[in-house]
Amino acid sequence: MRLVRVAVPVPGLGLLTYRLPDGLQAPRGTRVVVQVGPRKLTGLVTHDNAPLDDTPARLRDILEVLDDVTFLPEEVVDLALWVGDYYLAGPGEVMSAAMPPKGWLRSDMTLALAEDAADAAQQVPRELPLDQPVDEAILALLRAKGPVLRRQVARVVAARVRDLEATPEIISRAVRRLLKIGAVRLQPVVTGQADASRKQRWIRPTPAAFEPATTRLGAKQAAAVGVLVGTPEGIDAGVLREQGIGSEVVRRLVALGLAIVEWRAVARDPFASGSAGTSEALAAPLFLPMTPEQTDALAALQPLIGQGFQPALLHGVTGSGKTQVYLRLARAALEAERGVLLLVPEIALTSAVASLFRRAFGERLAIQHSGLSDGERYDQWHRIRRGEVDIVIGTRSAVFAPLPRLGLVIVDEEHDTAYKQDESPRYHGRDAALVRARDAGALAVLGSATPSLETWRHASEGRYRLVRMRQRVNDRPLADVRIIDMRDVLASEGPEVVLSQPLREALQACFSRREQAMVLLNRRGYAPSLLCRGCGKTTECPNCAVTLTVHRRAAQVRCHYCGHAAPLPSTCPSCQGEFLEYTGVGTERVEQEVLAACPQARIARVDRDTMQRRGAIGTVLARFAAREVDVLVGTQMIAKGHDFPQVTLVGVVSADIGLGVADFRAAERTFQLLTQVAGRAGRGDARGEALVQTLHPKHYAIVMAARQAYDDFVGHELEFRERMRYPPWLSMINIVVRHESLATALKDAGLLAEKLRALGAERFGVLGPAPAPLGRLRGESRVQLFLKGRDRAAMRQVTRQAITGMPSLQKRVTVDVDPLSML
Ligand SMILES: Nc1ncnc2c1ncn2[C@@H]1O[C@H](COP(=O)(O)OP(=O)(O)OP(=O)(O)O)[C@@H](O)[C@H]1O
Ligand SMILES: [Zn+2]
Repeated sequence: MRLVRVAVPVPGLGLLTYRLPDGLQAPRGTRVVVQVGPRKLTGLVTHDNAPLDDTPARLRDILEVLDDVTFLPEEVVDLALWVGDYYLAGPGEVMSAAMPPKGWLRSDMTLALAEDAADAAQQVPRELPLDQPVDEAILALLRAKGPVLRRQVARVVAARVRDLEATPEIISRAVRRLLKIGAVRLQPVVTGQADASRKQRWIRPTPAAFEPATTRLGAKQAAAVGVLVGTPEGIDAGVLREQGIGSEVVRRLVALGLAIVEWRAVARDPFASGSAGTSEALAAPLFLPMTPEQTDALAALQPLIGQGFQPALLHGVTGSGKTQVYLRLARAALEAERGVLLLVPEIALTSAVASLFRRAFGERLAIQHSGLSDGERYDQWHRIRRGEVDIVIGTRSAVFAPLPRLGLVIVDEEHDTAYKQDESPRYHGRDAALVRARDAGALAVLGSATPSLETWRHASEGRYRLVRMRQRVNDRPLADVRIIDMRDVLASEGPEVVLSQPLREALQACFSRREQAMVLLNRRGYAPSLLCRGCGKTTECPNCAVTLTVHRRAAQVRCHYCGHAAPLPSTCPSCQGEFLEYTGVGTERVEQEVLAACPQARIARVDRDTMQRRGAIGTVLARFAAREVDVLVGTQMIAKGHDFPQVTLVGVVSADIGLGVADFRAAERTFQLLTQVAGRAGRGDARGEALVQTLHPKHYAIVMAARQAYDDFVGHELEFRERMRYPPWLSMINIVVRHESLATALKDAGLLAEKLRALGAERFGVLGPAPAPLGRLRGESRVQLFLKGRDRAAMRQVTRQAITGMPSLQKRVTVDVDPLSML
C-alpha cells in the first residue's frame, strides 16, 4: 500500500494523507480528487511516498487521479513547499499561488433522489400538504434529469414550473424538507473542466481533396478546395471566412468528404489584446552596440550561466542600460539551451522591457501576471507547461512558472516592495526566485539602481557577485537635483502653495521647450484629510483608525485601507459646522495646480484611482511616449523603471511624506523613491533636472538622494540599522493579533508573547505586545508583536509551535516573516 500527501485549497489546513489504491499512479505534482469532511476537493500530491508510520489508522482512499502527466513540475512543488515552510503559510494557500487559473476544480454538491425516493415522495402530502406541487416538481426534475447541482436546483425548478410562482426561498425550503425526510440526498462532486483552453474551428483537407475532382464542384467550392490543399495541416475557420469561404461552403465540402472540421486549442495572446501593456519603445532597435561598462558587466555574468547556482547583484545607476545586459544574458542562456525567468515588479509599469523581450524572442516568450485575464493566464501557463516557451516574464507569482531547465533568473528592480505579497502566503518574490535559482542551478541576477540593504549586504560581504555600472550610457549625466526648502516657500508664498515658484517656472520652461515633465507626489486623492475649523475634528473612517481622503472629482471621502466611501460632506459630521478645510495635498490637487501653472499643457494623472481599468496604464504610458501628453502627474507608479528620453524635468512635491511613517525603513524607501524618480529625467540627449520640494531639506535620505550617492547612503543606513538592531543585521517576524475589542486582542497577544518567550528562551527577542501603528483596520483592533534575532529558523519554528498551540487565535493572527511593512 502506498500513502501520499496532498495539499488542498483550504486555508489553515495542513497536508493530508491518503491511500493510493493499487493500480493508480499519482506522482508528485499530479492533481487528485479527495474527500475532505463532507466535501470532495481537488488536491495536489506533494509527497508520493509518505512513510507508513505515525499515520492515522483509518485512511481514506484517493478517489480519482485527474492527470496522466504531472500537472505541476516537481521543482515548482518543491518551491511551494519551501515558501509554505519559510513564510509559515498553509500548503494549500501556497499551492494555490503556484496553480494556474482553473487549476483547482470546483467542489460542489448535487441533489439526487434517495434510493427509496418513491416511498418518501408519498409521505410528502401527509406531512407538508401546502407545498406539495413544489416538492413534486423537485422530485420530478430529479427523476427526469438525474442529479442536479444544488445551487442550480432553484433556477431549474422555477424555469420548469412557472405557474407555481415558487420563489427561490420557497424552493430552498422545500429542498431542505425533502432532505430531512430522506426523499433526496446530497452528493459531493467536483465540477469544472480539467482542461479550459480556448478552442477554435480548424478546417483540414482530407486525402480525397488532393485527388483530381471526381464530383462536379461549384466555383466557390472549387476555390475552397484550392485553399485547403494549400494548407494541408489545416486552416482557421475565421481565416477562411475572411477569404470569402463561409460555413455553407465548408459544410458542403465536409458532406462531400473533402474536408474535416476539428476543434483545436489555441493560445490567447496577451500582446494582441493589449493586456500585456502597449510598447513604450516599439521602434527602438533591439541589440544596441554595448558601452564599455555593459561589456564588462556581461563579461562578468555570462560565463556564470551553466555553472550551478550563482547569485549576483547588478548595481547600475538609473539609465545605465541594465536592460541590454539582461537581453544578452537571456540570449546566452537560450543558446546554452536553458530557460530564462525575468521577474519585474509590476508588468503594466515595465511593459517596455516585456515588449523588448517579446520582439527579441517572439513566440518563445510567455508572460505571467495578474493583470491578464484568467483565460490568458491559463493559456500562457499551459504553453509554458507544454514546453513551448523558453522565457517567462512576469510579476511575483511567475516565480512558480512551470519552466523547465532554468538557467537564468533575473529580478529587475529587486528593491521594489511590490515583490512582497501582502496577503498569505506573504512571500518575497525576489527571495523565492533565489531559492528557485538555487534548486535549478541557475545564475540569479538581481538588478537595481538602488538595491535593498539586504541585497547590498550580501553583495558587499561577498556572498553575491557584485557587478556595477556607474555611468549612464553615452556618458549622459545624471539629472541635476535641486532641493527646495518648503519652509522658506511657505513663509514667502503663503500656506496654500503646492507648487513652489521655481517648480512652476521650471514646468513652464520645460513646456515651452516642448519637452516632457513628471511630477511625483506619493499620495492619491485631492487632500488626505478634511478638517472642521469649528470643532477641530477630522473626518475619520468608521472602520479604521485613519482619516478619510477627499476625492474631489468623485465628490467623495474614501478610506484608502478598507475602501469605505461616503459623499463629500458639506458640513462637519460632528458639529454641523460649515467651515471644512481640505488639509494636505494629493495627486488630484497637484494635477489641478500643474494645470494652473501650464494651462496649455496636456496632463495625465497616474495613480490607483485613474488606473483602475485594465490596460489603462499601458494606454497612458503609450500616449506619453508618443508625446501626446506633456506632463505625467502621479504616485510612485511614475517612478518605476520608465524610459522616456524626452523627459527633462522631474518635480517632487512633499519628498518627505514617507519619512513620517513609523517604520525603520522610511529613510531607505524615501531614498529609493527620490533616486528612482530623479532617474527618469535626462535619459535622452537633453540634460535632465529634478526639483525636490521638502520640509526637511537636511534629512540625509533627501540630501543623499539629491546627490544620487548610493554608497554614502547605504554606509550611513547600515550603521544606523546596526546600532538600532534592525535588518539586515537581524531578522524579524511581525505578528498581528486582531479582534473587535482592543482588550481581547491585547490579552490574546499577551498570552502569545508569553508562550513565545517561554519557547524562545534566550534565542531571540520578543517585543510587545503593543497596539499596531495602524491600530484599527476594517473594524478590528490590531495588536502587534515583533520577534527579532539572528536565528531565523528558530524564530520561525517557535512561532509555528506557539500559534499551533492556540487554535482559537488561528483565524485572527497574521504572521509576516521578513516583514517589509511595520504597520
Ligand atoms: N549600449 C547602448 N547604446 C545606446 N543606448 C543605450 C545602450 N544601452 C542602453 N541604452 C539606452 O539607454 C536608456 C536606458 O537604458 P535602460 O532603460 O536599460 O536603463 P536602466 O539601467 O534599466 O535604468 P533604470 O534603473 O533607471 O530603469 C534606454 O533608452 C536604452 O535604450
Ligand atoms: Zn477604513
